[in-house]
Amino acid sequence: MANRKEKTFRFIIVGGGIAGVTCVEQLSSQIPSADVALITAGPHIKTVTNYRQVSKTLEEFDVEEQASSVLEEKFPNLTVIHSAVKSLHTRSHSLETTDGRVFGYEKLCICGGGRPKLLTQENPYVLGIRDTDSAQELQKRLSKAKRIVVVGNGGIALELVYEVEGCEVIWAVKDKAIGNTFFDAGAAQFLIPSLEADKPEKDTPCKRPRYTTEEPAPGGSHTFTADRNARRQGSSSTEAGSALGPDWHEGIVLQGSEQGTRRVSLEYQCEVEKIFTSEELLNSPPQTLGHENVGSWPVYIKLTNGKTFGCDFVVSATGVVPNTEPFLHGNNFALADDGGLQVDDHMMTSEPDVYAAGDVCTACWEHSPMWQQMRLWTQARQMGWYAGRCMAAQVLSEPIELDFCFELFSHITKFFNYKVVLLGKFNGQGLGSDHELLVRCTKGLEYVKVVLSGGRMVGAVLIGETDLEETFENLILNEMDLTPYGEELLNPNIDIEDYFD
Ligand SMILES: Cc1cc2nc3c(=O)[nH]c(=O)nc-3n(C[C@H](O)[C@H](O)[C@H](O)COP(=O)(O)OP(=O)(O)OC[C@H]3O[C@@H](n4cnc5c(N)ncnc54)[C@H](O)[C@@H]3O)c2cc1C
Ligand SMILES: NC(=O)C1=CN([C@@H]2O[C@H](COP(=O)(O)OP(=O)(O)OC[C@H]3O[C@@H](n4cnc5c(N)ncnc54)[C@H](O)[C@@H]3O)[C@@H](O)[C@H]2O)C=CC1
Repeated sequence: MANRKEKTFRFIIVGGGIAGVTCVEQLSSQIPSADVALITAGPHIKTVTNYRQVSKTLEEFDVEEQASSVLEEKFPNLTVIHSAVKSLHTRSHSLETTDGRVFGYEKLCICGGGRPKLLTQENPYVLGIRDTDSAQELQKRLSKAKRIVVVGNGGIALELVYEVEGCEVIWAVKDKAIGNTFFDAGAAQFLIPSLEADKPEKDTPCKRPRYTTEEPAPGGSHTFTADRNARRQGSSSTEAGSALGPDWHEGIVLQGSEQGTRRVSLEYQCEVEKIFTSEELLNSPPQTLGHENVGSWPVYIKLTNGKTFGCDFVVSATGVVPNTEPFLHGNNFALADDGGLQVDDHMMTSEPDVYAAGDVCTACWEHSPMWQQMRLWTQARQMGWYAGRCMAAQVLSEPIELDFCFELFSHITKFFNYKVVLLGKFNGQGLGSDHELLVRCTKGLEYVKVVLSGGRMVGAVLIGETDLEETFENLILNEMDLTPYGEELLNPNIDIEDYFD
């Protein structure tokens, strides 16, 4: 490294997202006298606001983009450096930023987040969504669009297809049902009618102890239309500079070039075979054209079910990859299969004095049987907070144990305007055939699924205002044998809270 160290900090945190900022806050509160630097590529930082502990492990909060000065005012020993880290030299405990400055550290925490794992990097008609800029780009392009194709079946796709208005949406999913990263075919079937017109239905609860679902035929497709004006009261407004948060789509107008109705066509069990420009399509064999008019769209997408769709652009909602590149060269980090920096139960990477938290890392300690990593706000906050505590504990020579939040996976979110709570092994992850499901479903109102293994509750999916999250969380944590209760567990006529008091 040619440049001299400008300054050595006791702690450097890289990344001004939820993980990095929470880590800074934790460290600065625990050791107020320590010199802390936050190095972040973006002009703003993300902070947690309106934090609410819903139950032992469930938490809800908003995410706001703020000026970094807010954090510096709160913590006088904090220096925020707005620059990107270009390289890291773990042996000399130093890093270099893109503006040529070099900083030393005693302890470092990498919270560089992730970036969209795009179908292709080169095509200007393929968009990913990550931050405020990419969300605004989507809004701009959408305002002129008549048809878009959304590829992917996780959080972003679920939110997008529900929110987009005035533009035809072709939604291509590789699976047999929608939302595969969050729930199964039963829950998907419960949610699907929300893509159609809103018809309030008040069915009596129907218990379905064994669960059956209708699956679409391979390569099958469905079209759903809905009049969003009937569903929504008032319309969303654009707030300049609003942050991407759990309700990121509420701050932007996801309106296509046409007015009124929403139309989503689902293409099941297919992947992307090829993405063409109109010129490339002109030169390709005629059978790939299908029913599309050559030249009428800027981009064409051929799916593995043989269908080709022209569209204004493609949204690649196909997951994230950890942002590790600037940190790897010349160092010896152990990487996980998903590309994340491996961290142990003290959030330490394989390099001395280097910690990591949030989307950039992969939790490689032996997990509690009820916990798994998912790249979410909640886990970014929990990991950042715990990494800060671990760094402080090491400096202060204090013992520290893995935090309780890693005992049970829990997530609260909203899909298709329903509250969704996921607990533990909500999809029977890793349980093979060694589990049983109990399901209660009231169309349009609630969907409750419980995963039982050896008579004990190990996971749950709660959609709608079920009010069951705390009781189920307790049942999972207590590992109570529920065999005597059998299917009564989900009997809607029993107040389950009283039952277990
Ligand atoms: C559209 C969208 C909606 C989402 N909705 C939800 C939701 O509803 N609920 C939920 O739980 N999760 C949601 N998530 C997931 C959630 O956003 C992430 O899990 C979380 O933001 C990860 O936080 P992080 O701090 O690890 O990373 P990030 O928020 O990505 O922050 C990384 C930071 O590192 C900085 N950085 C990167 N590289 C460098 C470098 N070389 N040098 C310096 N700085 C660098 C970046 O500028 C940024 O400030 C959503 C994600 C997206 C994209
Ligand atoms: N409400 C919430 O909790 C939300 C959470 N998020 C989080 O934000 C991050 C990014 O979201 P997503 O991009 O939706 O990621 P994701 O991980 O949730 O889903 C990715 C989806 O893309 C599919 N996929 C991957 N490669 C593909 C390919 N080549 N072709 C077709 N499909 C492919 C996967 O099967 C999966 O369905 C995730 O960590 C997600 O958990 C995002 C939005 C909402």
